[in-house]
Amino acid sequence: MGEPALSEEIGCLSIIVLGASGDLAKKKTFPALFHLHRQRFIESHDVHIFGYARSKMSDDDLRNRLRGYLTPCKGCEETHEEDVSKFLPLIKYVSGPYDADEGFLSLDEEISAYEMSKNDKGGPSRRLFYLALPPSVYPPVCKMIKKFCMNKSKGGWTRVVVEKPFGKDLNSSEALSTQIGELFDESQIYRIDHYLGKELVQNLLVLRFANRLFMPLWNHDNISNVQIVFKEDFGTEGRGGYFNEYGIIRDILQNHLLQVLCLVAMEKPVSLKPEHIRDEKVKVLQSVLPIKDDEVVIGQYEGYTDDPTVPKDSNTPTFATMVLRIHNERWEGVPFILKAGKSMKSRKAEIRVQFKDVPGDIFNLKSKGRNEFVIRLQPSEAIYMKLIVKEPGLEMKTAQSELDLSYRQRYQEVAIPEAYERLILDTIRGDQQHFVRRDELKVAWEIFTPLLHKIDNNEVQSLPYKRGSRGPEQADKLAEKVGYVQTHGYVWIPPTVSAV
Ligand SMILES: NC(=O)C1=CN([C@@H]2O[C@H](COP(=O)(O)OP(=O)(O)OC[C@H]3O[C@@H](n4cnc5c(N)ncnc54)[C@H](OP(=O)(O)O)[C@@H]3O)[C@@H](O)[C@H]2O)C=CC1
Ligand SMILES: O=C1O[C@H](COP(=O)(O)O)[C@@H](O)[C@H](O)[C@H]1O
Repeated sequence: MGEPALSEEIGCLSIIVLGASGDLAKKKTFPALFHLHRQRFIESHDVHIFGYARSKMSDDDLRNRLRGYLTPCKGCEETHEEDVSKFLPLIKYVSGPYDADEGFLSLDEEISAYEMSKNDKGGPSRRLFYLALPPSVYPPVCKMIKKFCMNKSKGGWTRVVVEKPFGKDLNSSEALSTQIGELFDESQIYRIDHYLGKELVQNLLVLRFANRLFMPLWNHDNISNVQIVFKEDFGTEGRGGYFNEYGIIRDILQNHLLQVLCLVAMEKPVSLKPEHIRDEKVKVLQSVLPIKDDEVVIGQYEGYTDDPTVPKDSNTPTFATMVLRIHNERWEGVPFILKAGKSMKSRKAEIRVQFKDVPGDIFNLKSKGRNEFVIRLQPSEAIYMKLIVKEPGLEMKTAQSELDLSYRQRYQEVAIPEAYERLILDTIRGDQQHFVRRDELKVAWEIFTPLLHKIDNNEVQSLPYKRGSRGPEQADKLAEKVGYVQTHGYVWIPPTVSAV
């Protein structure tokens, strides 16, 4: 049975991290829980955290393993040791297999014992299962949760958080969704995409729909092209086995960059209700045309196959640029250039909206570059607008400059929350706005599956590129071919942070 949206935050809360011995759990899930606890979004008197995995460990072994990953946030250095010492005792570890009754029976016993200690009068209990596990074990784990570990109290709930990748293509994803969907109602399933928890991704709705300024401009009359870019300046070190099975399109484009595209391109939702927002995302995805073969460039950095877990003849892309075209009234003719790469020259993620040239140009602006609206998701969050101004002085000369909202400067006192922190809090509050709905996931796979199958069958070849480069040069040529105009000679002078 499902549950009403935005259910009440009452009753003792058990957070169960399955795959507690793994990388994601120690780097992201437990640190996010730590920060939520430190800020008292979850409190010692009504929360308990259970780690579950196959590895044999004591409670203290797990706590000691996590300790080094619990880092202080800006301004919390002084109380950090105390914060850690209050958080770690909340964690208990249970060891067991993912596909057999005994482990989940003892997990349920532990959770129930904790609930009894809190709820002797039979109050509601909340159980949040976070699957920090490879998707291959989602079906058996979900079956075990359903069989042994569901909330047994009146008025409480059971929710399940699942990580990407949700499948490898349309069929496998649908099969996975069906298996999980037979066990849990959609309102109990939280498909996490951590890009939806990033501060500036969450800002997109506000920027677009709370500013009159953008409304008349946000369409094909004014916008020439949109780039959504993800780059990392390191390779797949240590994750070659996983990565080689998936590649950059499944790892980054099909989920993170496509979710960003939805928020950039969708129409205004009827309201901020999660279902209204997700309805609009589905609509814009349904308007994406099939990807053309000549609008894709894939690459693989040199040395990728030196990893012993990667086959020497691997065609798996570590880089991809492709053009998505949205066939609707707003976006007809505007290329959305999605680009992602590992082992690149720099690390950044940004959205770059490039405007068309000024009609009837009296300033010879072509040489100066176009207006661009840039939302830099990371690092150093910023929103800036590149525009042409008169260069100060006696001459009537034009120059590129910018309206600059750098978060580091504008919000000096604010610690920007980690994406996982925000999203886990949403799961506790029952807010599915920033989670991927099943129909959304299905269309996302429909867009990429034909191309992915061609790459898997070696019908599209990955081009080699040097580590620490911009990726294959064909990618820049593709962006240029579809209309992106690079600005040359623009130098940004960072504002100095001065006391008023
Ligand atoms: N608030 C702030 O922090 C602000 C910062 N700045 C900074 O000023 C600098 C310049 O800003 P900006 O112009 O926006 O950004 P960039 O200098 O990063 O580059 C502008 C664009 O040019 C592309 N590009 C770079 N080299 C090539 C190439 N060889 N061929 C084709 N395309 C290329 C980039 O694409 P790709 O992403 O693919 O490399 C990007 O889309 C940046 O360092 C920026 O961070 C500017 C304003 C405000
Ligand atoms: O999901 C993933 O994201 C990370 C990048 O996340 P970010 O928040 O640091 O930008 C990426 O390294 C990884 O390959 C991918 O699986």
